[in-house]
Amino acid sequence: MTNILEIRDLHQYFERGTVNENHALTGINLNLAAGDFVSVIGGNGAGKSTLLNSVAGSLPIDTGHILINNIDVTYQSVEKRAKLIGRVFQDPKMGTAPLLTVEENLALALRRGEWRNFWSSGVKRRDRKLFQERLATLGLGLENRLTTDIGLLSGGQRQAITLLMATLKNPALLLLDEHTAALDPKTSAIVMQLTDQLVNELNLTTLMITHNMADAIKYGNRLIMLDHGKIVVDIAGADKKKLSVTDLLNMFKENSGQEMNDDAVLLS
Ligand SMILES: Nc1ncnc2c1ncn2[C@@H]1O[C@H](COP(=O)(O)OP(=O)(O)OP(=O)(O)O)[C@@H](O)[C@H]1O
Repeated sequence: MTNILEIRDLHQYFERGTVNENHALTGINLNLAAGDFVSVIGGNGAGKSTLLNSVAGSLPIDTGHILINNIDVTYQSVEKRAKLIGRVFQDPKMGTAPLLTVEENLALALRRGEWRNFWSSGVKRRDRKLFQERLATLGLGLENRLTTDIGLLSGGQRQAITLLMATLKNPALLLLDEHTAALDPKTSAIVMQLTDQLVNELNLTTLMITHNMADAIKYGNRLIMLDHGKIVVDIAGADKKKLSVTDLLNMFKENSGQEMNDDAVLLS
């Protein structure tokens, strides 16, 4: 089976060569097959964001290789990789332009953020139909709000649209960076459901960082746990479905010799 994402012996350092040197990723090897939906968990500072930033290209690679669809993207810019990647961040304000309407934001996503093409062609009637159809699948009534400025929508509505924008062009890889963490529990649950629906409908290969252990177990077919820049647990299929939050916390303790220092878990 071909891999959609292949990470080979990835090391990342911060402040390398100084007294503050931090070896944040210490040789990550990870292969994702088509349609793999992987939850990424780990304590504070384990290296989860560094991993996603390395894959997205927002952090240059120190050593190792990253391949997407068998293309070596290790030295490609964020912009070049963006053709292959959809990404949603924690902050619903990131990823959408607040002064543009819902349909204008979606039109930008359709043109992959190319403003030049956007200004020259605007929102076409054909595209509007597509946006209405896709928005209707969210079940939030947003298909009737095409001409509302996105800045006027709630955080949850906005995050649902960001998710739609990130997946509009069927990216090879979807990166979700704690994308429900800033939402209240009820809205977070709705956005997680929508995520699952979109990932399954479009068979998207997905890496999702979450601090919510229950979501990490419930969603996706595979779960990896990071600790001190290493993958210490990689569990899939039926074994993953059987997990409980207590199992995860115990696994963390077994692997790291410590209790999980995750603020979100400790505060929940
Ligand atoms: N820009 C940076 N400069 C220096 N050190 C950094 C930088 N970004 C991350 N680090 C360090 O790298 C390590 C991994 O950080 P990272 O943000 O990837 O962890 P994380 O698992 O995403 O944590 P959290 O769950 O707290 O967001 C930590 O020790 C962190 O302090």
